[in-house]
Amino acid sequence: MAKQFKELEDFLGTHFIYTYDNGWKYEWYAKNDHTVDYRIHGGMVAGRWVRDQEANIVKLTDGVFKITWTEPTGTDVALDFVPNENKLHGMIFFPKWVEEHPEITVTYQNDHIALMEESREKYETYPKMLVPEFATITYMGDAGQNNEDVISEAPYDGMIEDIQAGRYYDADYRKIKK
Ligand SMILES: C=Cc1ccc(O)cc1
Repeated sequence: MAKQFKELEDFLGTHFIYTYDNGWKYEWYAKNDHTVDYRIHGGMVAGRWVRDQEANIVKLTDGVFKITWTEPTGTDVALDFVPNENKLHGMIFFPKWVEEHPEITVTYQNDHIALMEESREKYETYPKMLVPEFATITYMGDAGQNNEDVISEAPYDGMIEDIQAGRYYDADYRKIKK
């Protein structure tokens, strides 16, 4: 039987892959009670990946978790996970500049924080581009908290398939070296 989520402790340390109804594909990891990592495989900013993003993470009710954060780009995100039903709702609030220059954000953001902060001042913020979408969770992995191997390299074509087929992490959820 699939894992049942109830408390925040059940949720923290979980690694998810999901597809939004608009086709955008994301990979996201609840690293600990105030930190998230993610990788974007499809959509407007496919190729972007981020580690150690500070976030607010709460349990709303049994098995329902809300995560919110604001990024160095000025993008705000609110995710509501219902993992027992393999679904979530995401709301992304992109500043106008990310919609106009997505390529600036398609990188390993941690190495380019100053560029993100400069860009959010240099370009327009408004009107924001709002993306409210449900998503279907296609993969859940019990990675444990603070596992630096979960999101540790750029997304590549076939990565989702490697993860889902069990070719990417070993039994201890460490990345299998290629
Ligand atoms: C902009 C980041 C972001 C990360 C995960 C997600 O599901 C939506 C947006």
